Amino acid sequence: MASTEASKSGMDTTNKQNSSSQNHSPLFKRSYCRTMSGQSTAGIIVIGDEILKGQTLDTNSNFLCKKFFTLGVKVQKISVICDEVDAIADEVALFSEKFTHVITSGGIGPTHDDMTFEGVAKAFGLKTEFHPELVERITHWFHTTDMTSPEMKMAKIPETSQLRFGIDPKTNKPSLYPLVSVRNVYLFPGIPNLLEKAFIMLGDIFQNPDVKFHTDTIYIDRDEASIASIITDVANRYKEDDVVIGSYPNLTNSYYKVKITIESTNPNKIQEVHKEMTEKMPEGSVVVYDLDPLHSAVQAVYSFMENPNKDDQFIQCVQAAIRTIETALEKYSLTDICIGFNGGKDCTALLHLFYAVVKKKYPNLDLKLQALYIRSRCRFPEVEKFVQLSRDRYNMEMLHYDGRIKECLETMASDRPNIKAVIMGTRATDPYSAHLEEFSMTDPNWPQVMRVNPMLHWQYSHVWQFIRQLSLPYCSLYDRGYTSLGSMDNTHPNPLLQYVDRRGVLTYKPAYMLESGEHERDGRNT
Ligand SMILES: Cc1cc2nc3c(=O)[nH]c(=O)nc-3n(C[C@H](O)[C@H](O)[C@H](O)COP(=O)(O)O)c2cc1C
Ligand SMILES: Nc1ncnc2c1ncn2[C@@H]1O[C@H](COP(=O)(O)OP(=O)(O)OP(=O)(O)O)[C@@H](O)[C@H]1O
Ligand SMILES: [Co+2]
Ligand SMILES: [K+]
Ligand SMILES: [Mg+2]
Repeated sequence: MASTEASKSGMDTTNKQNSSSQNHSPLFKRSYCRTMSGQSTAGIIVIGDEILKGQTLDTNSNFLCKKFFTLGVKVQKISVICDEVDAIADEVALFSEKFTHVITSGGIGPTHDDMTFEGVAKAFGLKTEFHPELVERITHWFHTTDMTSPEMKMAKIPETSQLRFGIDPKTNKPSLYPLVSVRNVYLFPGIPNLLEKAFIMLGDIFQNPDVKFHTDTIYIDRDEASIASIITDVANRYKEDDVVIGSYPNLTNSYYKVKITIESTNPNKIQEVHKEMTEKMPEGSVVVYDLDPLHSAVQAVYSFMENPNKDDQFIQCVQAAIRTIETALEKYSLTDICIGFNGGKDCTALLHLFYAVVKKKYPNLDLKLQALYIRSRCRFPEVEKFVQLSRDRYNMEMLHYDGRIKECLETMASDRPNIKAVIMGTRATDPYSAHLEEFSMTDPNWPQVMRVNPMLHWQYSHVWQFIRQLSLPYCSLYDRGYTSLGSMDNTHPNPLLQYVDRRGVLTYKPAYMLESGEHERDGRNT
């Protein structure tokens, strides 16, 4: 898990406070993160008992780190402290010496436990005093001139403070409330919405014009330990070169085991390191992985349409599916269609196709895709979790029903009479499905709805080829040897994927490695 980004390289930061603080202990001068030349730094102090008690999850520091990264500023430390004047004063004094910019989050409200103004004042040996401009604004907003009122407490700030009014990018008007700063310390509100708004309005003041970080990522399908020496070798070779390399193992991703990041202010160096790193990796270990397949969905899906290869069965199947979905969207309005989505592999591929076709036809659509999910009594928690993640990822409206499929369809027919068609991931090789066509009404003794089957002639292998080629997230059970999912009481991993690993433990290969699609349901009792 070693990474050079945390190495004690001893390089000096360009922090102006640092270089001018001769009369401080060596502690203040040492920099513990590797910084690149010309770089400015930041430290974040999150203030609040509620965070230390675990009652509130701090998201502000993560927001700030992302923003600073794009501004070319290296965040070197995040500290979470309690609502106490001395704790705030000590930390602010320390951070102010060490970093170019210091952000505090929280503790600037009207109640007794808000004491960031006092703490920051104390850090610099300053008093707090009423700032006339703030007093005026607070008088105006809260209709009070009472200098002892809780609201007025928010106008009592460290002497020498600066007020900054940002420009609201939406209205192009100056913000109503200012950001208070003292020296290099900026006092942000703790409420995430307000902090984010204030930062977006004022973030430019932190922009480091000399530095732009460039990043690149390489994904490797090998255990980290087996490639650690390669990473270390390359990192060492470029240590003096303004390049920072990180290595991050991932135990659950279906596509890679280690993510290697390369950062530099020099894009050419990144290319050089990328080339060297990939060349040194074991053959076949570098994976092409798209972290955000939804972003490129339309382009990736419709590139299949441009492929003229008439002999490639897979390409033909994908093209047919796209055409069937397009036809469905001509026959039915989007509000009358839902996708049958139960977290299985077939509907996972289908959902992405459906999303891309809809997005292509209606690029600026606000409407949510509708999905039907009928939950069995004995459902896998992994499936449930995946369905929820998919709902959020694809921004779907889920129509949930619990119970038997036929009865639930009856309920849906009365609840949602508008739904006239369900797009399904059924394939001709599924039980009782050989007779189906792309458009088949449900059987006569079933609630009547049009079944749309875009993937009817796909083979088992095509489903995985599509999912994996596009880096689509899929239910984790498939990586544990399940090849088709029913419910927990009738579904097991596929025996054909079984093997005994090096430690003698019975294990299953992932579903995409099953070669004979006709054995897809060998792990199922029904
Ligand atoms: C929207 C929808 C419509 C269905 N219509 C029919 C039908 O008309 N006739 C039928 O026998 N089964 C129908 N089914 C049931 C499916 O054929 C199948 O049994 C079910 O999806 C379970 O599949 P599995 O055994 O592969 O898990 C329907 C299922 C859904 C979700
Ligand atoms: N409980 C359900 N709720 C909603 N739609 C369903 C449900 N069961 C099946 N479907 C629809 O029927 C299709 C075929 O079901 P099937 O179980 O074969 O595929 P899958 O679940 O997507 O994948 P797998 O074959 O790996 O289980 C699904 O893709 C989905 O569109
Ligand atoms: Co299936
Ligand atoms: K690491
Ligand atoms: Mg299934």
